Amino acid sequence: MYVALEKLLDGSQLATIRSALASASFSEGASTAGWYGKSVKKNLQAQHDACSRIVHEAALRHPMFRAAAQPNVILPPLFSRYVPGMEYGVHVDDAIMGAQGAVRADLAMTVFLSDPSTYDGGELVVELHSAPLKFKMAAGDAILYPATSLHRVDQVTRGERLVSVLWIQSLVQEASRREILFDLFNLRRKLWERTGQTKTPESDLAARSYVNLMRMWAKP
Ligand SMILES: O=C(O)CCC(=O)C(=O)O
Ligand SMILES: [Fe+2]
Repeated sequence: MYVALEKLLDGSQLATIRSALASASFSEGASTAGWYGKSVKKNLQAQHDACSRIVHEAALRHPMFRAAAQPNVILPPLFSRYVPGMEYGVHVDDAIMGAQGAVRADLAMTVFLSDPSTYDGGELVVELHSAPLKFKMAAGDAILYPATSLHRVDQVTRGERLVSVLWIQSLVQEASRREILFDLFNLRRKLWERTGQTKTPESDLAARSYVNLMRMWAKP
């Protein structure tokens, strides 16, 4: 499931992050990659606690993020910069991450921080068996995607691509189950939008199915 999250960050959060990162120290992304990623990772990466907190809190406040990811653990968001010539070749993200190596990466998220008109190239490309999926979104928007996929970042040929990347361990490990829960969440929302009532016999039944499937499938 690929879920686009519009306006995860607002204009003032973007401005704060961009100005803080302008003076942050970035190092070679390859230095944090394992042997597998090293050969294809050609970008710059930074950790920045204050900016990380802004992204983390914004994600948790976004109802679609919560419903689609069912987050259990969110790893501290990192920041990547790509200038002309930089790219990240095809790879799959590690299964287990985190300082203590105790977090299972079920989902990955890219939060776009640069206005797409300011750089060329730099699409996040997910390799599918059919046609590849390409994402280059407005600044502040994010794409949530399965960490299980083979994906890459196309070479940047002009300007600067700044993104925040983060990984999530979900309460619901299995993607197909997360998708059913996400559908039920959206069904409940649409029922509510249609009727303007939070409680109807239909919404009670939808709520019961959602909550009881969570009870069955969630592993806190
Ligand atoms: O920059 C992106 O959109 C994704 C980068 C990526 O695949 C990674 O950091 O593992
Ligand atoms: Fe990746």
